[in-house]
Amino acid sequence: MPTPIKLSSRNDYESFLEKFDTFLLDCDGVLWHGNTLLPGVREVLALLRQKGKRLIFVTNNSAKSRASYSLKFKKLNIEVNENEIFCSAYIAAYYLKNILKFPKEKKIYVIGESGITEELDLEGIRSCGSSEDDDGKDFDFNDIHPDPTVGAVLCGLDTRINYKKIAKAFNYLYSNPDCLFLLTNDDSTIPYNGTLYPGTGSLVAPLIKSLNRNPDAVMGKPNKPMMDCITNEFQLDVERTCMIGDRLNTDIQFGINGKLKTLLVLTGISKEHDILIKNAPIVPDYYLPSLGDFSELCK
Ligand SMILES: O=C(O)[C@H](O)[C@H](O)COP(=O)(O)O
Ligand SMILES: [Mg+2]
Repeated sequence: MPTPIKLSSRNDYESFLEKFDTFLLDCDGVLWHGNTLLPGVREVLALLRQKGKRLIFVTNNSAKSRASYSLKFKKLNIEVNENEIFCSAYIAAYYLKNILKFPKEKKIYVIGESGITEELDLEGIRSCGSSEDDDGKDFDFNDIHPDPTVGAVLCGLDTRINYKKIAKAFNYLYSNPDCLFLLTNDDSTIPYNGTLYPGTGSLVAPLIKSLNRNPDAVMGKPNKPMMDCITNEFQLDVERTCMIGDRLNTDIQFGINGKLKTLLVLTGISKEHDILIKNAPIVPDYYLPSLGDFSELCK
């Protein structure tokens, strides 16, 4: 496994940027933690635009739709076109519509937030669950009345997860083996405020355990649906495209799977020792402390 190259000087930054025309940029842990932009990120994105680089934003976070993400960028004073954003909720709707050809008469039971239901609505795919099951009432097993038209369960980040949602999803999947079990992503943790919290992959662990069944498909990085959706909309020259991420087993693996070059930043999940230890399983081509470090070129 080659040794990752640490970028640490102005010359390093300049020669690195000259190698690529397109950057796939992860969001949580690279651009921001929640709604807080990481230092220097706004300047670096503006610099990349000035240099004529193509930017594609690739997030496993399914809480927001493409439209909501472009609004988030706008509120952070960063101009991003909706068609530059590939969030896992959009990938899920794209995959159900175009790859699975999910039947019109069927419905999706959703554990997740508005990002998923908005993107499904845009593709004309009917859904139930999500905030309908947020209620704080005491759970009653007699409250479970399965909708016979549900043909798939789709799970994403849900900060209002509860027993009722897990019980309903379990019931759909347990009572009908043909019911599809789909995840927007399976990140174990999410970086926030300089620490970590449980991610989508950890929220669905009770379902996987109780069903003794793994998901039929996972949409987000490092998996194929995310890359298929991007390459369906953008022609990528893999030699001149770099994936920039904070998580080795999603972002960097995604770049490796796509035969892209990869840059790890240390402002999110993965740390320097994760790539410098002997026989590290996943190693980026390059790494640096933070995306904001490139703002050295703005001075
Ligand atoms: O659990 C999650 O949903 C993920 O940790 C999180 O949202 C990852 O987002 P990304 O780093 O792909 O932008
Ligand atoms: Mg990330």
